[in-house]
Amino acid sequence: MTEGNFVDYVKMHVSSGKGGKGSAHLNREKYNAKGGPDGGDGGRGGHVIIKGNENLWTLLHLKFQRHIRAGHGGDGSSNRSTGSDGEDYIIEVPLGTVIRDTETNDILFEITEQGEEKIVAEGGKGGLGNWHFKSSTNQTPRYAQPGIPLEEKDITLELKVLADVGLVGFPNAGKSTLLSVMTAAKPKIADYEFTTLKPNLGIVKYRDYQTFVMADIPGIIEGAAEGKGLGYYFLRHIERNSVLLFLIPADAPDINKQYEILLDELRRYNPEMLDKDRMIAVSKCDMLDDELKAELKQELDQTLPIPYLFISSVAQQGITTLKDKLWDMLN
Ligand SMILES: Nc1nc2c(ncn2[C@@H]2O[C@H](COP(=O)(O)OP(=O)(O)OP(=O)(O)O)[C@@H](O)[C@H]2O)c(=O)[nH]1
Repeated sequence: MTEGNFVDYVKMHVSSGKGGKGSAHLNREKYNAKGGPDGGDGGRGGHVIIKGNENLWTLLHLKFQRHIRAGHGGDGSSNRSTGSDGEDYIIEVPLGTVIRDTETNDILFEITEQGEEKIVAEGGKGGLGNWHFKSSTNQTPRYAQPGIPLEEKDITLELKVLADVGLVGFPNAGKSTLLSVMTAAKPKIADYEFTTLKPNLGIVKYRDYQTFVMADIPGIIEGAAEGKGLGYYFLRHIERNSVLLFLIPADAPDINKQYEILLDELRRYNPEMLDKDRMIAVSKCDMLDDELKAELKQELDQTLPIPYLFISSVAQQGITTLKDKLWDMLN
């Protein structure tokens, strides 16, 4: 994963290959038993195919691919030889990519599995050569089928799973710092048409082989109008099995109250947000000595309605446990 702009939707024009023409060739060699019509079939036009790749996390690699064209089928020729099939064009996408018809906005399909392939523009069938049309009444048909024309359309690819874990917290809670210690790769997000707010997002590596995406969700708490727009745009994309991680600093005057305020903001913003699993990370706990921590723990055990844990990004405390807990909640 390289750094760069994060893109979660891309528009492009796709066209399949047209089918090759059937041949209307007539063999005129005198003593050839196979004389007569011997025109071969046209080859199939290439498909445009969308394929799931679990190692991709963004649509960035497609950002500048405005026109996709699969290869045309070759024409049939003499001696019943069939034209070659046009080359398929395979577009690889991250899992969770939704493909829409741009014109109608209808969802065509969604790619959810590694290696899954769906044809988005079907290659035209090749036309039949003239020998197929030989009959008792017409020994030398001069007719062969044309290939089926290509199919073209405008499509929009949209990445639905933008984050598995959404970070919620007031400014200064330590969201950026936590992201920076938890994540292995940080694709920068930019180029949003409607706002200058940039959500912070990272890929968390979990026990060598697993990964999940963690992102802060800007604009919910800040309340700026354009921020709300962006927040909505992102939240819309968060899958149902995702988790909300509330980040509240250990030195907050009343952790329980801060949690309630954040929760209320979310509720007013979009009640569906409350359907997600939630956990609290009490951040910056390096600021507490053991005694204070024990006191706070006793209090929180009694008051907080959801699971919580202490973390410190700076002192790297509780980070592995946090990953374990999040992973358990996600799976
Ligand atoms: N002591 C201590 N300070 C921390 C820790 N994590 C973050 N901070 C400090 O808290 C301040 C805010 O941290 P950020 O990570 O920028 O917080 P944020 O939530 O991303 O803030 P916004 O970008 O304003 O939303 C910074 O001065 C950090 O250095 C921590 O684990 N311990």
